[in-house]
Amino acid sequence: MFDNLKDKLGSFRKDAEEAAEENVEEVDEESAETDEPSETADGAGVEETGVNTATGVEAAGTGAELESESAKTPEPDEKPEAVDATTDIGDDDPGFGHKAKSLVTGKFVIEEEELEDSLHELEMALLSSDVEMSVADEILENIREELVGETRTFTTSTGEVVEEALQEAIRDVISVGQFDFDERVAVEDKPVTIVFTGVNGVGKTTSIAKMSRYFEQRGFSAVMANGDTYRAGANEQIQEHADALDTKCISHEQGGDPAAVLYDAVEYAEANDVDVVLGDTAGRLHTDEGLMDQLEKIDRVVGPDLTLFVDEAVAGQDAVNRAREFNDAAEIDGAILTKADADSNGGAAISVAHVTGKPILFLGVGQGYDHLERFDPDEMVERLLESDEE
Ligand SMILES: Nc1nc2c(ncn2[C@@H]2O[C@H](COP(=O)(O)OP(=O)(O)OP(=O)(O)O)[C@@H](O)[C@H]2O)c(=O)[nH]1
Repeated sequence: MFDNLKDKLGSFRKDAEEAAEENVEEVDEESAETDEPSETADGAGVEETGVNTATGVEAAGTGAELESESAKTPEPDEKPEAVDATTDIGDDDPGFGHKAKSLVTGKFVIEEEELEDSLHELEMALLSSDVEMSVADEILENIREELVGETRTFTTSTGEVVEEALQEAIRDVISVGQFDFDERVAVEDKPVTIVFTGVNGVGKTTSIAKMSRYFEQRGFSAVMANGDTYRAGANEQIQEHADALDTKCISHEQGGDPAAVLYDAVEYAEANDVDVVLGDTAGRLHTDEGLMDQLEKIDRVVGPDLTLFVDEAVAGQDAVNRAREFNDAAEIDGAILTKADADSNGGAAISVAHVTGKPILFLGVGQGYDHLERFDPDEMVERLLESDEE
């Protein structure tokens, strides 16, 4: 899953680490501690960074802030290790000598221009992985903020600094809007009505079946409702899943009113103490006004507790655009990205939450009923950055 993206992030990490390593600019700890304006090399570097990274308006302020932060950073408990490390390093090795000095001084600064090539490569890589342009920009901006001009204790290696920056930058864009889905369902009045929207063939019906299994495993009963009265064969398709899962399914004749089907399902749930109503809808495009009207009617008639947008991760940028359009047309509460198991790019997984402001809640990771994963931003970040551990 997401192998291309993993490789690209791995390359950036390596490039950025190398660039940072080669260009590490030592900060004289003594002068940092005095916090004097005469702290030329360090101060100038930081101030310059402030101009490049911030909007420019508060450049001087940012520089001053970083300066005083750098004066505060010395960690007494990290020094013995740093000083020890210098004792067995030969004086005649320039590389080691450089590091040794840094170890003694304990800090380094990474300048923006040293990272520009790597950042440019990363931007190209993200875009070619179908990451939305605005999301790629945000990731780069986050990395700059995290990395450039930072003064760190050298006991945190450049590798770790780069890795942390990358983690933070990605976590920031993919964790938008996250909420505790299980908790939300647990506290809502029953039945909880969940409506699934999205275009044809992306795995909506399969996701509803998976959700039924998901709820059953958490002690909630569910009823399915086929609001896709438009497509021939839709009743049979969802009924097959219902039979396989031993779940009740409510459906009407093809061509019937989808809102009426969902209304009946809610009534059934109320009469039978069923906890969750899972409502399928016809695959529609945002441009299809008739079908969008149906969604509005469903909204009016049953007032769903949650509307989940379903699309396939493999659709990449198309899925991102559709998520935005659906959210604009009929506000969604979250998304399910199916077929993540077949997606090597990961662009949709990275972009959907940031673009819609609504979280990705689940990933479909196969065709089986158990192939549904709760989307966890921390796990996702780990997964994306793990391949380059060697
Ligand atoms: N590999 C993989 N296949 C999936 C996943 N989710 C769904 N599929 C497959 O995608 C195909 C389409 O799924 P459906 O559930 O029929 O799609 P749909 O959106 O309901 O389609 P319509 O009913 O036409 O709107 C099926 O063959 C599913 O088995 C997934 O997470 N991974």
